[in-house]
Amino acid sequence: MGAQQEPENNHHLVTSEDQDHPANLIPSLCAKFWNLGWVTGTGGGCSIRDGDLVYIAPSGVQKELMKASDLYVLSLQQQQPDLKNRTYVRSPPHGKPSQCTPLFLAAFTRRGAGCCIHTHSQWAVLVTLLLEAQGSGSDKVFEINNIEQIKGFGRGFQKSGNLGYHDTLRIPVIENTAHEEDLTEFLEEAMDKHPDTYAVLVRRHGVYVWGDNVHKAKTMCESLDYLFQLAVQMKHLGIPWLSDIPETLPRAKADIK
Ligand SMILES: CSC[C@@H](O)[C@@H](O)C(=O)COP(=O)(O)O
Ligand SMILES: [Zn+2]
Repeated sequence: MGAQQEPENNHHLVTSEDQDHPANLIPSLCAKFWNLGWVTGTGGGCSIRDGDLVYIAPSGVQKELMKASDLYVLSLQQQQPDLKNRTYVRSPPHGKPSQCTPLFLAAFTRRGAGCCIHTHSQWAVLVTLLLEAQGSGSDKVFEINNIEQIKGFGRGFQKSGNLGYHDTLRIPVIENTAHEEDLTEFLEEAMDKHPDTYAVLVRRHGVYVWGDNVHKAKTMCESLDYLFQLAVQMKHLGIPWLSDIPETLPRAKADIK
């Protein structure tokens, strides 16, 4: 899908002294993600939506070395309704926008997300491999409960609050495709089937995680990676991901009248 450039290249959209400006945040977040093994060897990435504008990294570049001036900017309003043949209000002189663009756009348009992160974390890939080895339908959803870090997740789309300790976190898994863009219809299908999910695993590939804003997308992505790593070690030790722990926790003082 070629990037059709607007006649006027709005460089000012990626020029700011503010470290929290999306054009500065994407490179700084990707540099952090590279240290976590999330965006190794040009794989993975991150996109931010600020109102109508979506900031996108270039394709096939070392994501940890990106600069604000390398970024593409797209206006959601200016796209065709099907979001194909995308036009950009700002493009760098060379290259192409990330192949993950239609997947990021799915999170922005279907979930109103403000940020979407794609990682190639080995923990995410290993979880999909373990589910695949388990087979018989269970390989389509990763499920885990009774782990404190689950509380790092929102309850779901347009719902307030977070999951509780005893809730089960469910992350759907889709099959990988030869080209990243071809994942889009399967990601959208998974979003429809699991309306409350904030993430979708891609078999033998990685994970997409989104949130209302950068803070939420980042903390959920970190929580997930923690849980994926834990899940791999639990499997290694023969401990199941789902457990039936009764509510035996001591009640908070405020609850005791
Ligand atoms: C190591 S190549 C990985 C790509 O094919 C893809 O999976 C990816 O995550 C990044 O695509 P990109 O177009 O560079 O943003
Ligand atoms: Zn990828």
